[in-house]
Formats: sequence, structure tokens, C-alpha cells
Amino acid sequence: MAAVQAVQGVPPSLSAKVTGSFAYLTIRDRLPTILTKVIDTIHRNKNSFFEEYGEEGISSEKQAISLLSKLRNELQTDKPLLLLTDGLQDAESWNQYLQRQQRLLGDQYTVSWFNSPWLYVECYMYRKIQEALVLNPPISNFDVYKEGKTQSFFESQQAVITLCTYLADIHKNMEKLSKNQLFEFFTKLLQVSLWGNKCDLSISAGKENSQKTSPIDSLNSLQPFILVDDSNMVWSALSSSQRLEESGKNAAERVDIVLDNAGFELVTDLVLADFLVSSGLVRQVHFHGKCFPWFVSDVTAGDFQWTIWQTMAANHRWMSKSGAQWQRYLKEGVWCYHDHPFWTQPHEFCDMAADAPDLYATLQEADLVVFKGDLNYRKLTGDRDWDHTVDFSTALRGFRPAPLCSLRTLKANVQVGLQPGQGEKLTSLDPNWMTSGKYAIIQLYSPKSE
Ligand SMILES: O=P(O)(O)OC[C@H]1O[C@](O)(CO)[C@@H](O)[C@@H]1O
Ligand SMILES: [Mn+2]
Repeated sequence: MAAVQAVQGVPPSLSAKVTGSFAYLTIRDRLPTILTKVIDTIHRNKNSFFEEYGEEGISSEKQAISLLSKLRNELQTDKPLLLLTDGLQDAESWNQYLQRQQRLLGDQYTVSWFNSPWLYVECYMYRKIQEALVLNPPISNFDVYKEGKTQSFFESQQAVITLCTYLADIHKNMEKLSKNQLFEFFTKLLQVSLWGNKCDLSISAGKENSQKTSPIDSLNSLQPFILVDDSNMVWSALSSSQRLEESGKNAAERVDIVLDNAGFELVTDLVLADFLVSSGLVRQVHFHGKCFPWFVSDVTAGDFQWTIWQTMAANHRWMSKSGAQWQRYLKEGVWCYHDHPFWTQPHEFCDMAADAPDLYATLQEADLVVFKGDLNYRKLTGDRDWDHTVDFSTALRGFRPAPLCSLRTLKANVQVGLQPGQGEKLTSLDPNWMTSGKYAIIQLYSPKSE
């Protein structure tokens, strides 16, 4: 078992403590590779730092690289995790979290890379990368993953065009669609957004991972790999939302999408959001992104705006029309983008109500919250060694701001809500089913289903 740390009645956190576990291999192999790429990227940009900031840019580049090399060395030699020193708004909360981990571990041990929860340590690495830049103005705002995110967007261009054209076809016939046809398009676009999550750059340690085939044509062949498919219930959650009943209106007020990766995945999320509002199913969509570059490919405010502008500027009729429509949604407040420091902290989501009550209250305003991706699923379930048959609601441990749905391809060994025997069967068929990104879930929690 790759786990440490018992909280009463709850399974331990996944951790690199167990040699050979996926957590162990991630920390031993993938994270140093990511750090090396970050160092290379900063180094390759030396000339542009010089052009922009002169000698000061060069010395910041050197300093940042030296901090990052030190970080890589500390990781590889399992040194203690250190307090943050950059004085940013969230630094205090990170430092308190380190103390919390220390208390859980007890006096005999010091919190270090291989003996602590994997979720915490992996998040900490990305925050330390941020610190290395923040401590070195004028390059503090440099996004070390921008190139990869941009490349992933452009390499998926054909798939983006296919999607935007598909969306335009739906728009043309929208008035005539029956409820059943609407449901069919809804499930298709939900699945497109689900499989978009295959395209993250963290699992591939930054190696190119874009969408090359038609995202619509592949859906049928991918269907057998969806291990939990609560699409029907997601649809019901939307079309019979409590507010809908109370207000007598025929559209849900608001869906929140907690975004994951930029590039192709973000486009699939925007297309889904477009369908939700243009079909009249939902009045507003609120997107949640990251405050700083995170887990290689995650969406920041800059990526969000860039993607919409690029879509608008594309030399393709339906793609540019989609982009222009999305910009209008933003301007009119039909769509809103938010970020909050909690999304770039290491907490399990069951801590949100206590540690980020303002964010919890924001999510409570939604009729449905969609959580994209693997990291969000790890945080929803606490990244713990749950039995596969445990209910999703049990694993959420009281996190229930609104009905919520996880759209995730499996890239970490945590999965709940399976049928008895399903996990064992999968293990015998494919021992890496939880980490290969080949399988996926559409998993709903709704207070009504309890
Ligand atoms: O972008 P996603 O779907 O959250 O995936 C990121 C995942 O990749 C990994 O970095 C692989 O280790 C996981 O830690 C993480 O859960
Ligand atoms: Mn991600």
C-alpha cells in the first residue's frame, strides 16, 4: 500500500513512502524531469530576458535557476520541506499547512519529499517553482509552461475546428431540437470535455500530448472505457435543479466549471459551456482557474483570455465565430472567469468550508459544479487509499457545496464508486488501469441521490 498517515475513520493518504508505488515513481522520476524542463526553459529564454530587462534580467535568470536546482536536489535526496519565504498572500497558509503535516507525522519524523502525502508534496513543488520566480523580479511573472500550452493548442487545431464546426451545426438547428436530441448533444459534449482531459502535460512530464483525431468520431469507441457514467443524473441535476423548481423557470441559473488544463481540454470545456447557455439549459457559466502556472498545463487567467482571442483570430469561419461568441458571453456576464488562491493550495476539498469559506459560498450559488481532471478528483477524494466500492459521497467527507460532477481520466490510484468486483476485474485485465489515462469517469454527487 502506498500510503501514510491515518486520520480517524479515513484511509491514509497516498504517498511515495512505498517504494515502487505510482506516487513514489512520480516523485522519483516525473517531478525531477519537470523541474529540469523548467530550468531549461528559463535558460533558453535568457536572451529575451536580457533584451527586456538588461543585466538585471540575466542575474534573475541565474538566481532562479540556482533556486530551482537546489529544489531538485532537495527532492532527489528526500530533504525536509521548507517554509515559503516570498511573502505572497498565500505563503502563510502554506506554512501553516506544513506545520499541520508535521503534527500529523509526529515528532519522530520531519516532513520530507518521500514520507509525506503525495498530493501535498506535488502541489508544494509547483508552489516552490513559483517562489523561485517571485523572489527574482523582473522575471517574476514569467510563465515557464506557456510554450507547452501554446503548442498543445496549435497542434490540436484540426480537432478544434471539428468541434467548432459541430457546435455551429447544433446552433443552426437549435430551435428545432427535441428534448431527447438536446440530451444527446449534451452527453456527447460532456464526453468530449471528459476525454479532453487526456491532453494534460503533467502526466507526460511536459512531452507533447495534443488531440490529433476527431473528438466526435472517437466517442463511440471510447465509451467502454467510461467506468462510471452518471450522465443521465447530471442531466437531471440540471433540468430539475432546486432553484428551477422554486423559480418556475425553465433554465438552471448557473453551472460552475472548475477548469483543469489549457490547450485542447480548455476548448472542449468552452464548447460545452457554449452549448449549455446557447441551448437555454443554463443562464450563466462561471469558470474557475489558477492564480499562477500550475501542474504544467493548468489554465490561468492569461491562458483563458489567450485561448479565446486565438479562437477569434483563427482563419476558419466557425472557429472564429465561436471565439467571437465566447468573447461576447464574457462581456455580457453570461460567462465569468474567477481565480482563488485555494485552487493552488494542497488542501483536500473537504477542508474548503473551513479554510476558504468565501470560495465554498461561491460554489454554493451554483446549480451544478463540474470538476475537470485528475488533480481535482484527487482533492475531492482526499487522494486517499479508498476501497473502490466506497460511495463517492463518503469519499467527499462532507464537501457538498452543490450537486457536483467529476469529469476525469484516471491518472492516479484513487477511484471510488465502482461496483463490487469491478476494480478487481480491471486490475486483472490491465494492472495500470488507474494511472494510464485510458479510463475515465463521469461521476455525480447530488444530495438528492442520497
Ligand atoms: O491535469 P490533470 O488531469 O489534473 O492531471 C494531472 C495529473 O498528472 C499527474 O501529475 C501525474 O502524476 C498527477 O499527479 C495529476 O493528478
Ligand atoms: Mn492539470
